[in-house]
Amino acid sequence: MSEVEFEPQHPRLFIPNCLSLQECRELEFIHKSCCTVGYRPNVFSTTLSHLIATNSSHFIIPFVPIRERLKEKLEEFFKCEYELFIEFTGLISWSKGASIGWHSDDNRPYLKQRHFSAVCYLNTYGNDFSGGLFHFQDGEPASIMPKAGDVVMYTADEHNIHSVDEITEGERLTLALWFSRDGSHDEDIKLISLLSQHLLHGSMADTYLPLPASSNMYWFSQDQASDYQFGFNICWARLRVLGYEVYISQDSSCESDVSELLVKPVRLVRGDESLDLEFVNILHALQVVHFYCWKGSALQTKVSNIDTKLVKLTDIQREKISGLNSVLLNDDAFASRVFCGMTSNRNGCNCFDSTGVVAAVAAWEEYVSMLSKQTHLQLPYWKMHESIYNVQLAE
Ligand SMILES: O=C(O)CCC(=O)C(=O)O
Ligand SMILES: [Fe+2]
Repeated sequence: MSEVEFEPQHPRLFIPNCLSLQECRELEFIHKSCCTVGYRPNVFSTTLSHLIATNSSHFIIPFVPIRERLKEKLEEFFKCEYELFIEFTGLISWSKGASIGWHSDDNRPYLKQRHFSAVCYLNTYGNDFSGGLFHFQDGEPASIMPKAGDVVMYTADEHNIHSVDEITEGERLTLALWFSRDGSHDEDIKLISLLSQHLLHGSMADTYLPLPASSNMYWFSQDQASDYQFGFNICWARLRVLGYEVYISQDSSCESDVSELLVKPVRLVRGDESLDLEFVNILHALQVVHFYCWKGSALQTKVSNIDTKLVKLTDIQREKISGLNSVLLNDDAFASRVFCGMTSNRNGCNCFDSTGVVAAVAAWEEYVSMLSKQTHLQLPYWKMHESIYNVQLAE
């Protein structure tokens, strides 16, 4: 589909390939390793304030040029006389069962400040998920088949009533932004203030290790009640669907408080082997594993002199993991239904590529420390201009 011309009755714009596939993959990595429960059943989200709260502020950097590009396109196409403000930025994934009926995006009294919407598709219909087609009630285009990199922008009012079909398989991922003409709803001002508080203490070196939020933010149950009996821990489940488990060596048992378990050091386990390397907590392990999934074979070039062992699990360790599994995952099939990709894409390999994962630990560290450095360098300019923008710094 190509760009759609401006129609006064239905002010909207479709932009094919607005984001590069590399940008889509990077945001997918961030979402899958940082997301929390969303605002509706089977929906998960990663907001910028959640990133800040979990010591992962540096992941805001990849969003910056994309937000700028979208805002520019929007202001130009809709001929905005005054600058717009970004009211909300978030990565949103929908799992099997999620859908939304006809609505406009400003359809609540507390959403009236939303004047424009932008939805960026980060993965592709038929490849990564099925169901999930987008429809406008009137006008053209009548439907959109999500494809990684494509973007749709529209006014958030009754001229653009839309819906999304139920997801029937896989996970549908988008970057959603809302824009406002009203500066008092500027997300940047709030984010800069949070960033300033969070980055004030601590040296650059220890600011990039993730710190989990309170445990109920990672607890998913279908009816959204934080019911520890009928749900699962998102971090635990995300690792599990990729074929990994974690072992917590410090005195941990099924009776321990879940919040406490989340901040304990962990070891990665695959099958009956564990990697002889400690991660600071489950979020750290999850980020590295997803980094490994993102970079894949590109990591192989860096692994010549790595010497980290795989160790056979003892029966006692296996038992302990089973105990934690029964508490944190509960129902394996439920977690798989929510997080597994399309059946056709599933990779059956169960070997532990320890060399690749160890290479990912180092490459992840290099990547996040580079982002962290960028954040520290740019923040003073963001504060000065009360705006998050791509500061062009001399080398
Ligand atoms: O993800 C989409 O295609 C649109 C989502 C939507 O309509 C909304 O979140 O309000
Ligand atoms: Fe919507």
